[in-house]
Amino acid sequence: MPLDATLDTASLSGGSLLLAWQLKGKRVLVVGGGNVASGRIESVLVADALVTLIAPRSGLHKMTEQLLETTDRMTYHDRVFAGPPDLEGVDMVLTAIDDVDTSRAICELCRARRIPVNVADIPPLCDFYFGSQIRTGPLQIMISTNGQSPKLAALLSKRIEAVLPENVGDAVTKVGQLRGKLRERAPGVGGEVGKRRMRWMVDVCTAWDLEDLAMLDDTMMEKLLNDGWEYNRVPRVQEVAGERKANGTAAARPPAAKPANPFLGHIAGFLLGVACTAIALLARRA
Ligand SMILES: C[C@@]1(CC(=O)O)C2=NC(=C\c3[nH]c(c(CCC(=O)O)c3CC(=O)O)Cc3[nH]c(c(CC(=O)O)c3CCC(=O)O)/C=C3\N/C(=C\2)[C@@H](CCC(=O)O)[C@]3(C)CC(=O)O)/[C@H]1CCC(=O)O
Ligand SMILES: NC(=O)c1ccc[n+]([C@@H]2O[C@H](COP(=O)([O-])OP(=O)(O)OC[C@H]3O[C@@H](n4cnc5c(N)ncnc54)[C@H](O)[C@@H]3O)[C@@H](O)[C@H]2O)c1
Repeated sequence: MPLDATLDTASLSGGSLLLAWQLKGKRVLVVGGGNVASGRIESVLVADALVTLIAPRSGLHKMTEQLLETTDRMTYHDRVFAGPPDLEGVDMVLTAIDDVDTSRAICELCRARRIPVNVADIPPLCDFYFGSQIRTGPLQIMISTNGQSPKLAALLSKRIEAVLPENVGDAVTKVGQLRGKLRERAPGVGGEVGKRRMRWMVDVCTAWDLEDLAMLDDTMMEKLLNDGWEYNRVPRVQEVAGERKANGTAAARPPAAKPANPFLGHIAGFLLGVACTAIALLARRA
């Protein structure tokens, strides 16, 4: 923030911290096996967590039954929550059960052990809330109304999803790969090289359209790095894509013709008319 900017202190409260929590290899305990639990399980599996599920087999959601058969990252106990031993070695707890007293008891046990806990649909018993999610490739968007209206969050996420550029997920994937290749070519953390890397990546992302970034392949990335990074410049898409004909990309598209301005058209017609008349008169005199 610039030093002379006015600080809006009123906006510095009343929200929640939005993060992308890294759960890879962490142990998440899910208590309950219904509809809500099945959504929670999906969400944490996407984040590469190791899931322990405690819920009686009767009433287990169909999707959860399928996941138990297909993923080796789930451990299942066909019973109800049994108390403190169930919390040993656990990094996060998610409960989704139809029993408020047990939910409250589990929350207290977690808080005493400083284990972050979400009790589905009981905000005061949540250290963090879930939100409505949009995922396409590595792009993840969460819509949260901070507890005010989960249904509106779900409806808004549909609207946002509908207007996202079609290949935005591919673009993010490809830029991730390009950054990986750049780091191999110019390794090191921080310092001058770090600054130059960041500046160049910012320039590439700003100069290229999402559609063009999405069509980057290994050969194009090499060319972009050879002709761009090595000379501290950002080549144009056409320079990198060459003769390649990609679908609807800037490389394949002829530059879009500007829509004709009817007013300019009339002026041009008038001038052409004047020129023709002048030529005709001059020719007659001659
Ligand atoms: C977004 C989503 C994510 C997910 O759960 O994965 C989510 N709830 C979803 C759906 C949903 N939940 C409810 C309805 C019925 C309509 C309605 O009540 O509005 C619907 C809609 C439906 O069913 O269609 C009932 C409800 N929810 C909460 C309460 C308790 C309360 O408000 O006090 C009550 C009972 C109120 C009562 O008894 O009257 C509380 C929470 N629900 C949250 C998340 C957290 C805040 C999210 C935010 O701030 O935006 C928070 C605070 C805690 C948490 O659970 O993490 C998911 C949509 C996913 C999607 O479709 O994309
Ligand atoms: N499903 C929704 O969209 C929705 C909407 C609003 C509120 N909720 C609330 O979210 C919670 C869960 O919803 P749901 O639809 O998944 O419920 P559900 O009734 O389908 O499932 C509850 C699950 O919890 C298990 N369970 C109950 N006590 C248990 C215990 N002590 N230990 C382990 N497992 C236990 C049951 O066997 C069952 O699998 C409920 O409190 C519900 O009121 C859900």
